[in-house]
Amino acid sequence: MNVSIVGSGYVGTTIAACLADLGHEVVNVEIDQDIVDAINAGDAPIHEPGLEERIADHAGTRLRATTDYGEVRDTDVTFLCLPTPSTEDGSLELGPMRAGAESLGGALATKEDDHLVVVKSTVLPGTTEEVVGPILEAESGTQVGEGLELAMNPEFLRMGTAVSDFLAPDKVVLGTTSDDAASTLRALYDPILSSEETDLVETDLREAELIKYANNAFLAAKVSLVNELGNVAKEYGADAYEVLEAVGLDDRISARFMRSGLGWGGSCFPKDVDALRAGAREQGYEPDLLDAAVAVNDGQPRRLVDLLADHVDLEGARIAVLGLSFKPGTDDVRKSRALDVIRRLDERGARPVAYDPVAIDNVRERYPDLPAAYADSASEALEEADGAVVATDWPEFDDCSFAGMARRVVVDGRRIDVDAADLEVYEGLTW
Ligand SMILES: NC(=O)C1=CN([C@@H]2O[C@H](COP(=O)(O)OP(=O)(O)OC[C@H]3O[C@@H](n4cnc5c(N)ncnc54)[C@H](O)[C@@H]3O)[C@@H](O)[C@H]2O)C=CC1
Ligand SMILES: O=C(O)[C@H]1O[C@H](OP(=O)(O)OP(=O)(O)OC[C@H]2O[C@@H](n3ccc(=O)[nH]c3=O)[C@H](O)[C@@H]2O)[C@H](O)[C@@H](O)[C@@H]1O
Repeated sequence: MNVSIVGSGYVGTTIAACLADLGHEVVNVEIDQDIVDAINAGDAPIHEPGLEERIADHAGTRLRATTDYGEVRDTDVTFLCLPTPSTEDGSLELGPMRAGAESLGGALATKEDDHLVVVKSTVLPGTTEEVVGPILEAESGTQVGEGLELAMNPEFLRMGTAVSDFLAPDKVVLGTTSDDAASTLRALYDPILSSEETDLVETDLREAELIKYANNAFLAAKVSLVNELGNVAKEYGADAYEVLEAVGLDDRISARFMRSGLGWGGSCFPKDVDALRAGAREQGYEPDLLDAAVAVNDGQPRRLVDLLADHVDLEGARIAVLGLSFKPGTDDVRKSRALDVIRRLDERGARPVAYDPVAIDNVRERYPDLPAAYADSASEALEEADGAVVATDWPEFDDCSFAGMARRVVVDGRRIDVDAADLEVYEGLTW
């Protein structure tokens, strides 16, 4: 099938390379010339395991990129993989979606054959039908159902495992309003759907849109519940990891997403939970449980710093912060809990010295005013430190030597595998 993908960030680039791998002809339409050049040169514009090889294999044959929206006319289906960030108050910002839909609609105005537009971005219920559809109709001069079809197909991939998550998902959700759109998407995904491990969910647009938010809200709230239980466990002097490992044996609950600690960050959970809360309020519903999930999450960095302050006088103290990315395996630092820990340490007079194997450049670029110094290695950050906190569970921290610290006090927000025998103090946030 001939496929165009508008927006070539984490999602757009990953699915373009994977769909090319499945045998489709794919073109990425992207406004950033550097990304276009990278893909056409066979290079991955983002770091994801398995992506580089796939782009190198298919660039110039089944995969190419362009800034020219006109190229969508040579394709049968277009996926919109545009950003859906939050506004200041947490609600959904649809500017990039509107702009992309306008350009796409304009390009489709001179296409003679039918076209299917699929919203892949995470958008609140009603957006595909009430925002994207009318813009496409106005710009293309074609009505939905009369040569223009609309679908919504949310994406559940995770950063760091994006390629394998896309190619072997638990489920594919197809929100459609016509049999034609549904059968086109089933054919496109056929190699993925033929796996017994992957369920197919066929539904309407609104349900597809909400399934994505419900999925992320459930996972974020699960981690917040795990963190609250972890905080209670700590107060009782119990080990939350032992407790929750047992709880996870109940298959109604599941053992996954049971790691308590510093909480959730990243470009997705915070923005999607905020958009759903804002959307619910707009509909007249108070999302108390989601509010509480955010409050628990926001409290964890403070608890970590309080715990450290029980053992170290923070005023003037050099504190090593191990990890800056929002989770291991990525250089993404958006809404990383580590940033909050650093700001709180600074507010309490400490001197944070941070180390991360891949994310320091990103922090410097995005948060130039973050009150931290940076080290080139964990041992450099730990040298002469009066205390250390673990903010990201990078595997290399398991082998850290704390010998060079002025005081060997470590507070762990992620339960890494530390040899605590040589430490003066080792405290887990929830154990
Ligand atoms: N990053 C992730 O792990 C996941 C993200 N999502 C959702 O997918 C959507 C896209 O997310 P990401 O790929 O992470 O965003 P991103 O920010 O990495 O990529 C978006 C791309 O769109 C391009 N762009 C912006 N306006 C454009 C326009 N008018 N025309 C063409 N290109 C344009 C940008 O230059 C950028 O390269 C969001 O709704 C997000 O919530 C869903 C599942 C996973
Ligand atoms: O909508 C999205 O963009 C994506 O958001 C998340 O993926 P991602 O943000 O890449 O990362 P996760 O692995 O889900 O981790 C999110 C945060 O939760 C934290 N977490 C996760 C699991 C856990 O047990 N404990 C915990 O604190 C992680 O440290 C991290 O900060 C979802 O897992 C994906 O399914 C979804 O597609």
